[in-house]
Amino acid sequence: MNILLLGYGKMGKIIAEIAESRGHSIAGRITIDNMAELDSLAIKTIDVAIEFSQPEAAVENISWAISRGIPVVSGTTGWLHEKPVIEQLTKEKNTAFFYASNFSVGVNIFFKVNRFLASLMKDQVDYKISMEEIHHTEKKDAPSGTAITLAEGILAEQSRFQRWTLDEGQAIEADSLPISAKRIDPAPGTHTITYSSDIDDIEITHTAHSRKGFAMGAVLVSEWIQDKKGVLSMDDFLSF
Ligand SMILES: NC(=O)C1=CN([C@@H]2O[C@H](COP(=O)(O)OP(=O)(O)OC[C@H]3O[C@@H](n4cnc5c(N)ncnc54)[C@H](OP(=O)(O)O)[C@@H]3O)[C@@H](O)[C@H]2O)C=CC1
Ligand SMILES: O=C(O)C1=N[C@H](C(=O)O)C[C@H](O)C1
Repeated sequence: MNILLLGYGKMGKIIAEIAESRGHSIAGRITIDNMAELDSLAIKTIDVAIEFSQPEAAVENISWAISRGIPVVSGTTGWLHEKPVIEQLTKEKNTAFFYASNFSVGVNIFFKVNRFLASLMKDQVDYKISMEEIHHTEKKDAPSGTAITLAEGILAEQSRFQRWTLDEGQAIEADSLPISAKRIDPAPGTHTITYSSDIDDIEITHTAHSRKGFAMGAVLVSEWIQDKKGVLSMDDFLSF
């Protein structure tokens, strides 16, 4: 595959390494400083754009590629309120758009474990539920996209919650799931859900040891998406 990297920071660099080690070529490495290079690319030679940039840049980057018929694999977090626009554009252009808040296989298994635990704990009202995510200090958004996906899994199973709230030390209403976000270097990403009662605690944690799982997932998905059209997710890729 010939891969266009939209965003070439911490993730883009590891993705390039893994992609090249699997025999793929890199059509372009786009950062905020060299966006003009997009104008000189041979669009027809690009098989996929992998987009890991920044919340405020994601929609423009993804729209640029989708409107040229280039399939996009995106992992940028913090922009999802605008996802319907991209989904509509994907249909209009008859191409493919794949989004995941987390591309690691381990986290996607953890998503399932989280939802199963939330369903088991449905009637256990003596347990207080909370979430904590820890990431490196360069992370721009809070809570993490992964934490939001985990929260959505809990909200789907626990009728006591109407929404989640970022815990910044304020009082949080009983119908809101509190999420605390800590920024500590060099944490690539740790997520913990705690059910706590006077009698005992139940805690599940996923700890990423590096960014390799995220980057490998994005490359594998890019290979898989080559013969696909439409809006796709990790559930489609992993056949969960
Ligand atoms: N879904 C997943 O599995 C994962 C998702 N992420 C998410 O991916 C995103 C990127 O993470 P990370 O690589 O760590 O971040 P970095 O800050 O290291 O890199 C971001 C890159 O995007 C570039 N950029 C900024 N604005 C634009 C723009 N307008 N167009 C093109 N490129 C731009 C930056 O350019 P410059 O260098 O010039 O500033 C930089 O190269 C984040 O949203 C993060 O939350 C991260 C890990 C896993
Ligand atoms: O910014 C990061 O680093 C990460 N972002 C994603 C998120 O917001 O969930 C995935 C991973 O946790 C690393």
